[in-house]
Amino acid sequence: MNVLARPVTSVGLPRLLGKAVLSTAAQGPAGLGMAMPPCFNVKVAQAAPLRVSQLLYRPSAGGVGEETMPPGFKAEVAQLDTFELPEHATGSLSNRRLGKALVDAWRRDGIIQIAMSDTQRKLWKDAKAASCRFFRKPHSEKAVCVDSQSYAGYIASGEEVTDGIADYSEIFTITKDLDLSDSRVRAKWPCHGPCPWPDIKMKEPMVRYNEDLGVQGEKLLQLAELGLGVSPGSLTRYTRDGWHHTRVLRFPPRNATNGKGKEGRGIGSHTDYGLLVISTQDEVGGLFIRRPSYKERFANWEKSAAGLREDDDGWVYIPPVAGVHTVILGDMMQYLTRNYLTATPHKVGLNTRERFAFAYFHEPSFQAIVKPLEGGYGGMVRDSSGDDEGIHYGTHFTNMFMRNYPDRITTKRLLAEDRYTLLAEKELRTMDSVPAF
Ligand SMILES: O=C(O)CCC(=O)C(=O)O
Ligand SMILES: [Fe+2]
Repeated sequence: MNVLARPVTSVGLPRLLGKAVLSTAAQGPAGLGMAMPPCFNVKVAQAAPLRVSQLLYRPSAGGVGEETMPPGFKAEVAQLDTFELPEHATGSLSNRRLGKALVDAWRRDGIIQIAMSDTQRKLWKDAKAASCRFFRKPHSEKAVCVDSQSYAGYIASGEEVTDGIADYSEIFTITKDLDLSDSRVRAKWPCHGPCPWPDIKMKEPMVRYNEDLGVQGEKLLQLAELGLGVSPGSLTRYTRDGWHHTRVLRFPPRNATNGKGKEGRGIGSHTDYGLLVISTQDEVGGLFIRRPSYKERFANWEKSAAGLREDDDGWVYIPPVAGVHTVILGDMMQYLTRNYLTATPHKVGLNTRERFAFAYFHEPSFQAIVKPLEGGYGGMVRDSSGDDEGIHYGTHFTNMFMRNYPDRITTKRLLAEDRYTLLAEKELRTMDSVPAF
């Protein structure tokens, strides 16, 4: 069988051996000469060039990219669809098809890849260089990058806790960078405060990188609205002044952690909190996800999904592909769609080399009360009954960060100053005061 004889599109990708045929075959990077139908925005994963025959006849155990899987893990190796986002999301037929293809891919695989433009590759390169420079600094210089009001800043290897167990990733978290004069900071709103940047060399590339992902995040939400068949604005109404944040991550090589004699781990199994997680990883490898499954229903906002199926079978390894961001879904997307789309459980293993990655979280406003969508395809949503009290995103975020960083100065101050009770105040639960832009 020759795959080249077969038109490959992003919608209804031919699936062989139970997997989507990568768009590699569609674009034909090696000049395979296959024209893609104009309305299908599928692009090829740039790195790890795959021979078509490898895709067709890949044995069920193992796959392309397996060589980068951290030692000690056994998992299926994903071969994912890569999508190219349009300049602007409109309601055009091609955008609607793309939106549907994204939703289908999330429902099937739990994760998608989106191609980076040349500009985005440069943004990632600069931001990654800044992150490497920062993590190379002596511990004493990094450790002072902490703020007692926000959760932004440095998290040392071993400081983060997932399901009661230390993670050995080293992190710089970027939350909304608010001046001390900001009224929300002065009013002591939980998690609101400045970002303790080490220097301008770190700040500038990170801000540029995040601004770009803010644009991509909005576009993805608009396409998801089209793909879900809900009215425009159903998702983006929540992201006005969204509580977007980023985790800049360094994973030490295994056996080089302070795991007190044990090997230590990267990040334990978890789901993230908001709408979308747009990630970028270097060439080392370490990310695993679980596919959506009815049998594994969970609701992280009700009962912690941390540690979920950590040691079970059924994990899927996401090998690094140069020139792509991956996008998984968070808790709020699951709640909004009443499980039609589900938050993607994931974990990170430590590899033989250090690994750098970024996770950008595209979130509702801190003040938003998220409610299930009305309308939509696929029996996703029952008629509006008005009985859903909704989830206050700011409370969910605060709960998650307090749980992950029980000993951090920010958690201690939050509790000592009784800031948590403010989350019940009307002002923190309305978008009326949220600026238009
Ligand atoms: O390292 C990665 O690829 C993912 C990191 C992650 O899951 C997180 O920061 O929440
Ligand atoms: Fe995560």
